[in-house]
Amino acid sequence: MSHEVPTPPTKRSGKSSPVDRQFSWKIANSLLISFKYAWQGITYAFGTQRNFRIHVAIGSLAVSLGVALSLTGLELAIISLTIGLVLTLELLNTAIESVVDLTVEQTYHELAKIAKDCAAGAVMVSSFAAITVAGLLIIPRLYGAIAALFF
Ligand SMILES: Nc1ncnc2c1ncn2[C@@H]1O[C@H](COP(=O)(O)OP(=O)(O)OP(=O)(O)O)[C@@H](O)[C@H]1O
Repeated sequence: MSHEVPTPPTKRSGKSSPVDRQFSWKIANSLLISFKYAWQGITYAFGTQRNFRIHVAIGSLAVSLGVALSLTGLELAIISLTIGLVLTLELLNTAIESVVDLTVEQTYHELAKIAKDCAAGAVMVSSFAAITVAGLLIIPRLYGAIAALFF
């Protein structure tokens, strides 16, 4: 797959960075521009990573269920934190995959395999933790709500 590579800016504009990152193609000079690039990363992951979309959907469902079942603020905060952890690790997994592909391109390398497998493993561990937390907090309330409907 070919990617169109944008032309680098001829001259860096704005304030200089406290650390001269000479190998950086471009440095975001303002908070707003940093947010813009961060958002581009999130939309890239959402558009290209099926697992990221699945986690966003499950996370939204868990929070909605939590609100509907009147979970306490602390319980909702714990669920939100675990979902945030999964999504954060998904983004890091995508970043690591990109750096590995950039480094080794389409060649097999045992270290590339380790990097990608460990990054994917980190997502899996956090997903299991999120399922456990959501299950412990939501399922008893859901069971109680369903039971109250019939008995
Ligand atoms: N260059 C490589 N050298 C060795 N093994 C590789 C290489 N690229 C990918 N792999 C192996 O293939 C697996 C899948 O790699 P890929 O880049 O497709 O990740 P992915 O399927 O997008 O992962 P995820 O589902 O976590 O996003 C990796 O976990 C790794 O075991």
